[in-house]
Amino acid sequence: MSSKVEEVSESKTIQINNINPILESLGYKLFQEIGEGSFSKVFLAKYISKRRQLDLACKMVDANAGPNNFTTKFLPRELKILVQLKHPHIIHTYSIFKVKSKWLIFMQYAKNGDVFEYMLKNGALDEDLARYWFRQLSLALQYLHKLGITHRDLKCENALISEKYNVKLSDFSFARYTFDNKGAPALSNTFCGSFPYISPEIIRGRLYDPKCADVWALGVLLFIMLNKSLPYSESNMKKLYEKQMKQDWHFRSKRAPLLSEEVKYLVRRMLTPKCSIRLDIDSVVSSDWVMKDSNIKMLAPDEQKALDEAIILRSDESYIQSSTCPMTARKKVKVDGAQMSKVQIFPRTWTECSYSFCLPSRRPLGLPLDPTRTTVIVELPDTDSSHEARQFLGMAI
Ligand SMILES: Nc1ncnc2c1ncn2[C@@H]1O[C@H](COP(=O)(O)OP(=O)(O)OP(=O)(O)O)[C@@H](O)[C@H]1O
Repeated sequence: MSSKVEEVSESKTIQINNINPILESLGYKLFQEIGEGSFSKVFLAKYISKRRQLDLACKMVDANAGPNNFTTKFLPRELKILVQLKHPHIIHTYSIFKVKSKWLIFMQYAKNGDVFEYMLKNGALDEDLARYWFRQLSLALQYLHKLGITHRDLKCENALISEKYNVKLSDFSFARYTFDNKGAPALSNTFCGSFPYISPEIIRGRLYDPKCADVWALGVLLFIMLNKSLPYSESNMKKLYEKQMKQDWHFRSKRAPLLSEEVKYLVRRMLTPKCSIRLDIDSVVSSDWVMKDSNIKMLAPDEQKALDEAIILRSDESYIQSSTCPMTARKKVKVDGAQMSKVQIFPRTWTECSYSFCLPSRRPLGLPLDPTRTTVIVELPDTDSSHEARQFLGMAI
């Protein structure tokens, strides 16, 4: 993945040349494509203001491109969850815009690819690096579970590597809440995830606890980091299930003598077929192997803050309500007497939502959209004229 900023080539400009003028009036600009998902394209992007310049990644999702349940279920959930997340080991979402049918998700740019690519170049990880990255992913997952959110697609490709070689969890396209509209636990029945990481309870096809399935996937991820191979290479679902149930897997013979007993034990306990005796994420985080490095025994202040915030938020009634309110809800807000109904904004709770727009107005254009602030979702006017966009935002903010 190249980190050099290039103007987009002729062929790539087709879909972004209509959007760039609108974005530029807000300080954002799209550059070359750096990745592609099932229904998305990811571009290198920049945010430029008088105060700062940031390299970003922009995931462009066409709401009309996917199947019906993608547009009505998975995408709205992903957007709602993205704006709620704030954790040092999760790719941060700065701003989300909607232009016509396209959603533009501006997020932190991971300069050094993902863990899968890293292993292709560098081989299996030594235990110290594996522990360092695994701990970061585990803390990210612990934070999600405390918020009542499950990721459901943990894999090496979704563990992105930042400029400073820290790992950040990304891709929340399968994520969902683990509670219902009364805050009570809710199980899953969707068959989702990536094949090698799928747990036996998902294969079984009944209701399953998605948090428990996340721990399984994280166990597979740890196995892969240590071995550069899969615990199960079966492509037949029935055989895979049988092997999973018998715990029929082995560390690679070349790697096994190099690995500590603590890490072998941890992998075994995460790949335990029975959910009720599989470790939960709290036990993973405090496992002997993770705790072995005295430098990272304690949570750093930003890790602790995120965890504390998640616990407080999960107990907040308005958080539960905002997570279940429909995505199409529009909040009408008045700024200096001007009614704005075109703005959709989904920060952590509705309370914050009204707060951020009830700040004294006549703030410089773009301030509520500044990526250093709470993520906002703004639906831009259906136009490709930057003048009209500016006029709209000038009126709105
Ligand atoms: N924040 C980011 N920084 C750098 N590269 C990224 C970032 N987010 C995504 N990418 C790149 O873009 C690719 C596509 O990402 P995206 O999350 O859209 O889909 P995916 O996970 O590959 O697929 P799917 O849509 O099937 O889940 C990734 O594989 C990655 O290489």
